[in-house]
Amino acid sequence: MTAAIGLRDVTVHYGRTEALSAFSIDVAVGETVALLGPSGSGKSTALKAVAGFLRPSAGSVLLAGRDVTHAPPRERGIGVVVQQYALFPHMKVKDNVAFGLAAMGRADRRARVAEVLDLVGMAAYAGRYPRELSGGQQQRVAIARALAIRPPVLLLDEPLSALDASLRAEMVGELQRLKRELPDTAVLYVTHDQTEALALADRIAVMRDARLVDVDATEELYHRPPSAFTASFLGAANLIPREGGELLVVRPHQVAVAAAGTPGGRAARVTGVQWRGSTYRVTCALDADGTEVRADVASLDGLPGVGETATVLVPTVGEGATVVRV
Ligand SMILES: Nc1ncnc2c1ncn2[C@@H]1O[C@H](COP(=O)(O)OP(=O)(O)OP(=O)(O)O)[C@@H](O)[C@H]1O
Repeated sequence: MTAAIGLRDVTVHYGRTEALSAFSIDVAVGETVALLGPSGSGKSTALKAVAGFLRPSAGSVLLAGRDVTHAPPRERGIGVVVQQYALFPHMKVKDNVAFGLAAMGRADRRARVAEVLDLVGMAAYAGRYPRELSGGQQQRVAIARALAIRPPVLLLDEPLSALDASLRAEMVGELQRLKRELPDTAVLYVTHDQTEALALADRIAVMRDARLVDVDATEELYHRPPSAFTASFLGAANLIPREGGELLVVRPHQVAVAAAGTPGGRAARVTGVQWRGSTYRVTCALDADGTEVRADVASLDGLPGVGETATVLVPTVGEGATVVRV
């Protein structure tokens, strides 16, 4: 089937900076793909190339198989939501949502506005001004506005980054529900937050320095990361050297810390402890080569303190660790 979105070797320059380098990806009808990567890796640039907000210096952008590389944004029929909700402050919620629907008759427009406000749980706020809404509510309205034209493609650029942590978690739930209600909408979701990517994406594309590093189904990429970069970026994995230039990939929750001299582990020294709410993150340096290993443990009872010697217990490949080559 023809992909809803196709980027083919898209390269983008800002002056002399190459912000995107021969980047290719497909998003299928109904699929959500997250672009995940550190700040400045080119995620927003890729999204802007799809939206038509910038002109690639090479490559092409396809929507449902149609080459739109040189088409202006308004001809692409895409819904876009960016970090700062960017609602018109002098317009009521319903008028903000109706903004892109000028070509529709009045009754149809009113019905459509009601439908999408209902979809995002904001029907009761149609007559308010943006300043009378919380950040999360404003972002819901921005999503409703993007969905009002019933776009086959929805682009979300860090839509939750302006919200506080608890609201972000709630909005992830909202977006999951929205996805279920719009099963044919293709979503490209830009984030540097791996929890959002893991919760929402069918596939994740990991980016670094303007390039695609790895792309795969979300669970596959998490459990079997093909590269050291993806392993450490997705799931904050520990990378522990093995013989033959391989690295053992071990998540912090898989590591245990015990008293010095405990058999079956590696000698180490505790270098730090951070309380993280439900767990403590204990950081150790291995005696053998100084490798830093992070462990998430439920309790510090009986564990060596900072500066003391310890034993680090990591699972083997059969016990849940994976291996990447470098
Ligand atoms: N308008 C611009 N002019 C010049 N350089 C830019 C412009 N926009 C982005 N860049 C540069 O292009 C590169 C990629 O930027 P981009 O915004 O795509 O990154 P990102 O992965 O989305 O980052 P973030 O997570 O911080 O938003 C960066 O080096 C950035 O500094």
